[in-house]
Amino acid sequence: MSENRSLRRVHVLTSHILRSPPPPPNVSLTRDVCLQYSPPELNESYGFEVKEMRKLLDGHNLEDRDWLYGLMMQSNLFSRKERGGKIFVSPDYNQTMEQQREISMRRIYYLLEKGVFHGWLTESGPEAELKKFALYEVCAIYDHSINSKIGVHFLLWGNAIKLFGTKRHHEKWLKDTEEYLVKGCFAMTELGHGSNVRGIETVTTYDSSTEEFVINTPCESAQKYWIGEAALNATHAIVISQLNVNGTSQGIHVFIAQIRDQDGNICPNVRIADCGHKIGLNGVDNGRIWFDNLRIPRENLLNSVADVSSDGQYVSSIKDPDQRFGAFLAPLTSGRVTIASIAIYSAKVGLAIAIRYSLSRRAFTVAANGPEVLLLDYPSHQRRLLPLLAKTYAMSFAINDMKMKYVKRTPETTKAIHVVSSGFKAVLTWHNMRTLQECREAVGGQGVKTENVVGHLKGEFDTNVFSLRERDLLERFTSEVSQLQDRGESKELSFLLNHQLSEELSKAFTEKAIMQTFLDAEAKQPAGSIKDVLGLVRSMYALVSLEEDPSMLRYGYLSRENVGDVRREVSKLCGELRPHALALVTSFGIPDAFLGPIAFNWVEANAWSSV
Ligand SMILES: CCCCCCCCCCCCC/C=C/C(=O)SCCNC(=O)CCNC(=O)[C@H](O)C(C)(C)COP(=O)(O)OP(=O)(O)OC[C@H]1O[C@@H](n2cnc3c(N)ncnc32)[C@H](O)[C@@H]1OP(=O)(O)O
Ligand SMILES: Cc1cc2nc3c(=O)[nH]c(=O)nc-3n(C[C@H](O)[C@H](O)[C@H](O)COP(=O)(O)OP(=O)(O)OC[C@H]3O[C@@H](n4cnc5c(N)ncnc54)[C@H](O)[C@@H]3O)c2cc1C
Repeated sequence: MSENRSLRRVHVLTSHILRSPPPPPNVSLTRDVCLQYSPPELNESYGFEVKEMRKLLDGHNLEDRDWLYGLMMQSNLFSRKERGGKIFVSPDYNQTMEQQREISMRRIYYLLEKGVFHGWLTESGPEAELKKFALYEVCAIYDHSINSKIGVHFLLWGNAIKLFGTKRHHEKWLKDTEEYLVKGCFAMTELGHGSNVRGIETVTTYDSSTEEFVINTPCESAQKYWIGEAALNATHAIVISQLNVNGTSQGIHVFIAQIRDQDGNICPNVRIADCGHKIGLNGVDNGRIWFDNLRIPRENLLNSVADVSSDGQYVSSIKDPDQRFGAFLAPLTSGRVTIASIAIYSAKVGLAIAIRYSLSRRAFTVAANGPEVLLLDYPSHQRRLLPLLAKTYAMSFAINDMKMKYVKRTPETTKAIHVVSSGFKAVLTWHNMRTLQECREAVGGQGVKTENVVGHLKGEFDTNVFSLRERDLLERFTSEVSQLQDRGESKELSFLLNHQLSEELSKAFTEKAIMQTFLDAEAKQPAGSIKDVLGLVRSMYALVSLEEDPSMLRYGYLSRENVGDVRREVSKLCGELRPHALALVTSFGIPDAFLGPIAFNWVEANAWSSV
């Protein structure tokens, strides 16, 4: 780059940064005066109505959300602490595993007593399910252990009974589950098989002489493993097992087994061990379960998909074993939609903290005796956070659209919802992990401090060109697979050998779906400041998605020249989004108490007076 050109760039950069809002009149930043905290609200203005934008982002049940935020903020059970003149609520992760497990259960009983879970299983329909999603998302903003525990109890144990059970099961189990008179767990995974559900080894055999099912763990690899709530709390388990009737295996089926009595004693013919300390989610008591020919009544087969008559005849409404297997996996879809949604709320917490902090934290001057510069006035800092903010907006619209489709699902749409929600679960959780990592680093040392939330969240969470790209990758994938099959390879091996193309195709498909929902949400907006800002955010999402995808260059969807243009355009968009950063994160609608002290007066929060 010629010297003139580089000088010009330095000049542009400096003049841009020098536009950084000067410190408020009462604070000088020269060497001889201590730095004072200046809230971002003093220097930043809102270019749109944040309450309206929040309605767009949350999508539904705002009042229910605020009600639950309030319940948590008012109780000492949620580790309330005063820092820098504000109240914050966040779990104390310094507690032992045993303490975290105990306080998590007490928090759940508090929410139960306040009526938070009312209707979660005994009410049906889109409104009831959307309210459940909203309250679930608020729980996840506070702590993933709570949301895992209630997820397992309601979305897995409870949903399995709702989906696979029939009237007798609904009447016997749903209300007791909703009131925690029964504590459920979901025993699908085994030591030897997790992703591959078809391969699980627990076998349940029908004994027509006693009209009972006998559940057995034939070998060590068949022990149920990672089962949330099993180590200490669960009284009953959904057991996913191979079914054997008259010597014929009928594949995966779903049973109810009691594993503890009401006094918490483990039932005969059941063995339970603890999975032990984890890198996160230590409020969840994950356990391991062995069944030693445990006998359960015939009625404990959840028989909406298939049944066994008293004399041992197997009957099923779904003839195709593959489709029957797919039907048994349905509860996982609600989990995938939930996990994808809570990933985006987790990213929102990280970004709200990191962007607010970077609108008050200053570092280095760029002009002699000039003021230190706000972190978010550095183009490099904008580049780190604002593309992630745009992606979080895009994915908010996408997951809200998915939730609407899920609560209005029909037999005809379940397959598509399964496929898209699987893509969303992967892409949105990867986005969250990347966002939390970037946010943790963007706040410097403060990101390592547990009370500032953003660092710890990661450990807790760990578990148009768009259309062209998708269409072309699909054509490439099918052609590569066909060529291998023409050479005599099996379909399965041909797929495996093209795993990279299939991963690129899945990502392209999911990103196109996200882009489309963003465009739909934006199109519904009347002309005005919100529509204008959404246009900027959508452009940032589109361009940064293209820029980050190597297949764009690999397959020639973008030329080298285009790639340079895209990079320059993203940088330009960072500058255009910078003035809206505070309003965009305020629109998340997350109460201050659920963020971290560094999002506010981090000087006072660390003053000697607060020690
Ligand atoms: C998703 C996580 C659940 C969490 C839930 C609760 C939310 C709370 C959040 C916090 C909870 C934390 C606690 C964690 C709990 C757990 O981890 S529970 C256990 C979770 N386990 C899994 O997710 C197992 C993942 N594996 C599978 O789902 C299946 O094995 C598979 C990979 C999808 C199946 O693979 P395969 O054997 O190759 O069969 P396929 O050919 O893919 O499928 C056969 C047909 O069935 C259709 N199908 C599959 N799944 C579904 C579904 N969910 N809904 C509808 N249809 C489905 C599939 O499309 C096939 O049909 P065709 O396409 O017509 O051939
Ligand atoms: C905190 C926690 C709570 C849990 N709660 C429950 C619960 O309540 N109930 C329950 O049943 N389970 C629960 N699980 C288990 C969870 O569902 C499994 O861990 C998950 O399904 C993955 O199975 P796995 O661990 O056996 O990994 P594996 O299936 O062995 O996979 C290991 C790795 O290989 C990859 N992989 C697998 N198959 C393929 C393939 N064909 N091609 C390419 N890559 C592949 C996977 O993506 C993964 O990265 C929990 C797990 C954790 C960590």
